[in-house]
Amino acid sequence: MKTALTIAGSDSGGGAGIQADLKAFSANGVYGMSVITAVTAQNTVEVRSVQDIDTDIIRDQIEAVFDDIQVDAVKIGMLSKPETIEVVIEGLKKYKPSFIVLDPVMVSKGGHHLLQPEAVEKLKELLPLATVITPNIPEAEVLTGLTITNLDDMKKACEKIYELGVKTVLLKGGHLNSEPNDLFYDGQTFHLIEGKRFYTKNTHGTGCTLSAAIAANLAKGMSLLDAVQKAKCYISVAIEHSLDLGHGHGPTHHFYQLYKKELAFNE
Ligand SMILES: Nc1ncnc2c1ncn2[C@@H]1O[C@H](COP(=O)(O)OP(=O)(O)O)[C@@H](O)[C@H]1O
Ligand SMILES: Cc1ncc(COP(=O)(O)OP(=O)(O)O)c(N)n1
Repeated sequence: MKTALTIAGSDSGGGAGIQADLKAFSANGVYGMSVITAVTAQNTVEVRSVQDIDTDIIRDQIEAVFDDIQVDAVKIGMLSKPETIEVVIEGLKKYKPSFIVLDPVMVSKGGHHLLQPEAVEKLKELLPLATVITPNIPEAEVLTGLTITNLDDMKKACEKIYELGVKTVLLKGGHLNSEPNDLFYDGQTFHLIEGKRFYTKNTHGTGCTLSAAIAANLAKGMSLLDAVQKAKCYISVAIEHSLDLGHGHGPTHHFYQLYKKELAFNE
C-alpha cells in the first residue's frame, strides 16, 4: 500500500490539521502517518490555545517514521514557529521524500495565528524543497506583498511565488467572491482548475483536505496536474456534503463512497 505522511498541527475538533489530513489520506486510498508540530485546542468556532511541540520530539517523530517506513509523499501544514520549520527542513533534507506538498498555513478562519508572523521569512526557506505550494489568497498576499482580487492578480502572485524557488504553485481562489477557481503554475503554463461554489458555512479544513488529497494522489503515482485536478474534485465533493457539526464552521465530509459515486474515478 502507498503511504503519505502529514507534518502538521492537531485540531481537537477534528476538522482541520492532522485529523483532516489522515481522513483525507484514508478516503483517497493511502496509509496515513503523522508528525505533530503543535496541539491546538480548537473547535468549529475558534482556536482557544496552542501548545507547540518540543523540537526534539518533532525531530524524533520524523526520524521514527522515515527510519522504518517507506514514505511515498509528504504533506506539510501548520508549522507555528521558526525553530519548527528548521527541524522540518533538516528532516526533509536528510530523507529526501519524492513529493512534498506545502500548505503554508498562517491564520485560522477565526483569526488565530497558526504561524508566527516573524516565521514567514523562515517558511520561505522551505519553498525550494516543495513539489507544490498551495497558498490561499491571504497567504499568497503575505508571501508576495501583492493585493489579489481577480485572476490577473492571481497570475502575478503565482509568478512571484514561483520566483521564491518553489517548483510549482497552486493558488487557491476560495477566498475571492467569484467561483472558487484555483490557479496552477509550473513556471511556464497556467492551468485554471475550475470549481463551483457551494453556499455553506461548513468549510473548516478545506485547505488541509485539498493539500492532503494532492499528497495522497502523488503517493499513488499520479502526475502532479492529475493529482491536483483529482484532489480538486475530492474537496468539491467534501464541501458539497460538508457536515453541520458544532456552532461555527463545520468540517468537510471525507466519505470515499460519495467521491467514488460522483466522479469518474479510475484507480
Ligand atoms: N464554498 C466553496 N465551494 C466550493 N469550493 C470551495 C469553497 N470554498 C473553498 N473552496 C475550494 O476549497 C479549496 C480550499 O480553498 P480555501 O478555502 O481557499 O483554502 P484555505 O482553507 O486554505 O483557506 C480550494 O480548492 C477552493 O477553491
Ligand atoms: C491545526 C490546524 N491546522 C491548520 C488549520 C487551518 O486549516 P484550513 O484548512 O486553512 O481551515 P480553516 O482554519 O480556514 O478552517 C487549522 N485551523 N488548524
